[in-house]
Formats: sequence, structure tokens, C-alpha cells
Amino acid sequence: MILELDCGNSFIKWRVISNPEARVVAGGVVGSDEELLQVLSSSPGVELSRCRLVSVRSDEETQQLTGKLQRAFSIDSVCAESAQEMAGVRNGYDEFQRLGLDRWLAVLGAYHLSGRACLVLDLGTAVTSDFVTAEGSHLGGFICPGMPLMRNQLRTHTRRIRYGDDAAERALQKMMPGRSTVEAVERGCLLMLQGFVQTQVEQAEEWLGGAYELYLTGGDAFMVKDAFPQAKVLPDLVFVGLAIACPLS
Ligand SMILES: Nc1ncnc2c1ncn2[C@@H]1O[C@H](COP(=O)(O)OP(=O)(O)O)[C@@H](O)[C@H]1O
Ligand SMILES: CC(C)(COP(=O)(O)O)[C@@H](O)C(=O)NCCC(=O)O
Ligand SMILES: [K+]
Repeated sequence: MILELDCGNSFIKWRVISNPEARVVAGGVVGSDEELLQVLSSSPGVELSRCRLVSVRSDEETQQLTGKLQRAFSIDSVCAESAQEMAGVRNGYDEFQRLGLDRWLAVLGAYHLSGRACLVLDLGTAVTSDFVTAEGSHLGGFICPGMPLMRNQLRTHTRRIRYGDDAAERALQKMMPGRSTVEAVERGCLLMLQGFVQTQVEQAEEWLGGAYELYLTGGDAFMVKDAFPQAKVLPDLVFVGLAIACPLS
């Protein structure tokens, strides 16, 4: 079985797939390396033979994680790497190595699945957008703070914005003007998020000419998906790209 990891700035998304059928056997989201080791060693029937991963963390952090996996399960890891061109997509960054690897894999996955122009939005710690033409030319994209960064900036840089996670969840059940701090902040940040996605859709009309596929991925994709019924919501989009960038030869 193959362990697949997507190491973001806040969470590690993990999956175990069978080899060679590539059937998903187990998966989840964890907050730390230790939590990952623990959940993997307590998952019944999971027998790992190797690992492939993508990380936007520092090289040191990524090496620490692969070292822990080697010691705990005796498996080698391969890390996805940047490329100028792959699977019919040409990286649009001036310095292709600087494009976030999670973005690159999501773009590879989206173009592979759609075979046409696409707009890829990844809503995690940061929110990223990437535009790809029907010919596979990556035009670049935009980066802005995601929901966790927006709400934490307000909590950190003001004196009187303080509330807990439970209240935050309750506040988002309705979207009328907030009548408490938690409602005002949570609903305000969600409107920022939805507004950003709406702007990207408008940009796509301009840059991709209307006939494109919209993909939403990342932990907070569910917060905006109802406003964009045309979107394909694919939590595993980065893993689709990971299989392309790190094939099991
Ligand atoms: N099951 C989940 N576990 C952890 N975070 C989740 C989950 N579902 C949604 N989220 C939300 O997803 C966001 C993080 O998204 P993610 O794509 O994992 O970020 P990153 O790739 O930057 O680590 C957080 O705002 C978090 O509240
Ligand atoms: C933009 C990101 C921080 C997003 O990370 P995430 O929210 O998925 O944790 C990451 O893709 C990254 O570090 N990119 C490098 C900068 C760039 O893409 O231009
Ligand atoms: K992201």
C-alpha cells in the first residue's frame, strides 16, 4: 500500500491507496507528524510499502517527517518536485520553482481531469487561484489570506475581538448582518472569501474566455461551494496531481 501526503501550512492530508489498483483504503486530516504516525499505526489492515508526498513546508520539516516515517514503518518517501512542463501543462511562473508545489499539482490534476481550460481554487491557510488555458498554458494566479489567517489576524491585532471555535461554527449557520462580534467577524470573513472566488470567476471569463471548468479544493472549499453550483468540488485534487508527478514505476 502507498501512503500519500499533502503537507500544507496548517494540516497534513493523508491517504493510503492499494497498489496497483489505486483504491483508497484509508485517509484523513491531522495536525502534526506525531498525530500522523499514531493514526497510521492504529489503522487496522494498513501495510505501507512506500510514500509519495507534496509539501509546502521547509525542507527541514519535510525531511524530519520522512525520517520519522522511515523509522516507524521502514518506508522510503518520494517528494513531488517543480517542473517547467509536465503532463501537457506549461508552468507560467517566471521562475517555475517558486510556484507552490500544492498549486502545481492541483493544476496538473485539474487539467488531466478536464482536458480543457480551468480555474483552480485552493482554499486553505492561504487561498490560491490558478488559470490554465485549453492548450495547457498556466497563466499564473493570485494568492490571498484564507479563512484561518483572516480570523486570526483580527483576533491578534485587535483588543476586543475574542471568541471560541464553537461560537464561530454557530455564527456561520446564518448570513444576516452580525449582531455579535463572532457573527460579524465570521460572516464578514466568509463574504471576503466568497467575494474573492467571485472575482476569480469574473477574471476567468476574461482570461479563459468563458468555456472553462471551475475546481474547488482545500479544507474550506465547502464554505463557498453553494454559491458556485457550476464548480467541481474535489478535496483530493492535489492527490490526482501527485499521482501524475510521482508515478509508481
Ligand atoms: N476535517 C478537517 N480537518 C482540519 N481542517 C479542516 C477540516 N475540514 C475543514 N477544515 C478547515 O480547513 C482549513 C485548512 O485547509 P487546508 O486545505 O487543510 O489548509 P493547508 O493546506 O493550508 O494546511 C482550516 O480553516 C480548517 O478549519
Ligand atoms: C501559497 C501557499 C502558501 C498556499 O499554501 P497552503 O494554504 O495550501 O498551506 C503555498 O502554495 C506556497 O507556499 N506557495 C509558494 C509561493 C507561490 O506559490 O508563489
Ligand atoms: K491553499
